[in-house]
Amino acid sequence: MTTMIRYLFELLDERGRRHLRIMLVAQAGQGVLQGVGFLLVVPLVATLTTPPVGWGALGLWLGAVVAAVAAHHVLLAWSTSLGYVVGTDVLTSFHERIGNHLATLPIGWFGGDRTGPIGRMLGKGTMDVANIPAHLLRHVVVGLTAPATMIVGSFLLDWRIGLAFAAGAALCALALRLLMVIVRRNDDDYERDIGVTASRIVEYARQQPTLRAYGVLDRPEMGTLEESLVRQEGSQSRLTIRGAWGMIAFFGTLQLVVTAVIALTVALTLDGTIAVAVMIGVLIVTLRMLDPISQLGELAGLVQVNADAIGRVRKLLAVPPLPEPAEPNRAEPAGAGIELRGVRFGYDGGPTVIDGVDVEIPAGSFTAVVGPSGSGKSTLLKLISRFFDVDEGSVRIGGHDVRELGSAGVSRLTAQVFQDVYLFEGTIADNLRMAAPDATDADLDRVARIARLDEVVERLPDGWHTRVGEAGSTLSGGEKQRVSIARALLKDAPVVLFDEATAALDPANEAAVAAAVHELARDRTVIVVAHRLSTVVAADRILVLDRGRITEQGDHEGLLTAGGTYARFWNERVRARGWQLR
Ligand SMILES: Nc1ncnc2c1ncn2[C@@H]1O[C@H](COP(=O)(O)OP(=O)(O)OP(=O)(O)O)[C@@H](O)[C@H]1O
Repeated sequence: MTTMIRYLFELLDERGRRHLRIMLVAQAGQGVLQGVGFLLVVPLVATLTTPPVGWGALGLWLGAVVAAVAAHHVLLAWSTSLGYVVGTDVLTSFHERIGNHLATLPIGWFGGDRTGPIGRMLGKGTMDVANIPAHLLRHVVVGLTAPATMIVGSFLLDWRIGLAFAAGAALCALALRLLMVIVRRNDDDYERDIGVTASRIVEYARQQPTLRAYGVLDRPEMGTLEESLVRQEGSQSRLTIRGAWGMIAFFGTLQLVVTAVIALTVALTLDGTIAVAVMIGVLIVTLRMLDPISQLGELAGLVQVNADAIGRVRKLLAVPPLPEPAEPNRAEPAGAGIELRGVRFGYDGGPTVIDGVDVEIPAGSFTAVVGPSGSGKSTLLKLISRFFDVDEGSVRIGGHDVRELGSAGVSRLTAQVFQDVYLFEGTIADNLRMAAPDATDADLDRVARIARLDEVVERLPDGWHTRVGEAGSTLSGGEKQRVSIARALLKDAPVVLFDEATAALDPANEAAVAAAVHELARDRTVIVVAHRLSTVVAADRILVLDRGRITEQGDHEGLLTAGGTYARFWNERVRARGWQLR
């Protein structure tokens, strides 16, 4: 409980922290007043049941009870409205902090099954956290402070009853702790499974064509969605059943404690140790104390689930960002030459994918990278783009290490056209203007002509204003690539990194790509992961990559004459193309 409050303080901004502090004080005051109000019932009952009734004293106690109840309600109203304010602070602050943090993480972190859990954290997760100050904290703070006040007060009535209350409270606290541990353990599993299911649902929707093509829609053993749904169902029922056992243990303990306190009070009254009036008061206090404690027990599971949500947000915020230089603008790149020195890299500390690459790519040159599938060609481009930091060695652009340039500096210097073209929901024009927000319509038309996007735009009924759908779903692969090329042209960066699509394009798209590469190569440093023979031949220099190492480099003629891997690769491709044409 205290950990949850500490996390809230940690994650809120100064304004939110101030609101939270005031709210906690108001709630604690509310709990104390509730406890005092119940305790005041004891002298009130004693005055009423001890003849002759002292009307002055009765009025005094009655006035004190009414004052305590009224003050309690004022604090209740105040702390409830503050709860909503802090809840809103949490939502704003968390969305901003999570969004800002996500923008600093290495691109590689977003792979795997992360999309589902992130989506859930930003949606339900932050709502759960906002729910803590808005609805739950009040019950928790009052559920602790009201009984605590009554326990302290009961020592004033009789020390034996005070001790019985204190021992009972300790037992109830243990049972509550047990309940929360059970919920936390099972909630972790449930959240993990529900996050994976969310990712699988997105995948299921996106991969409909593949699933249908292979006829596996009705074969649950092939669908990982089915598997994750079953796993989620299992963890959900474990959470519910084990949580229910925890509740039974808690409420059982509470009933036992109450019975023991009542039995003790009656016994003490029967042997004349305490007055009947005190006994009546204690019984009233005991029964009243049940209310806040029961509420605490009922909400404990929910409190734990929401506290787990804060834990997950904290864990996300603790993922180390890609280090950025303190003064990113100090590194002034001299030209657009690229240099890789002793570069080694493996994804997530896994097997080495780039294994000691040393290469210098002069500014304004056109370099083609070729090599077998999985040899690390795309990874090389991603390291130059600083999507990941190298494990060893350095990548330099214009004489500066990309880590000195910082992500923003590298982004200014480079434009990428990668295989997995991502277009945002919006119009074609919006997608291009991402690269240059101030581009005029004439600029758009110019790059569209070069990338042969103009033919696509003319064909579409809404032209530039055609919406491309989520992830560009309404455009064909070739069309998306043309948008991506036009976007790179519009950015007008001195370095262009181009990963040609492995999939065969139709002749129109093939010609568009060739023309665009030719245009991009003018006055720029261009590195192309080349799959087309025409691109390879056009390059000033070819790098042959094999298992993460550059095994050969030179121009087309030189490499053919050398008769190594490249010559073999070339002959095979030419033979394959000849065969295809025939
Ligand atoms: N995000 C990733 N996480 C883990 N491993 C990865 C990741 N991306 C690529 N790899 C692995 O790194 C190796 C090199 O992949 P890369 O995509 O760079 O090869 P490539 O030469 O471009 O292949 P292709 O020509 O088939 O596109 C492969 O073994 C691949 O499985």
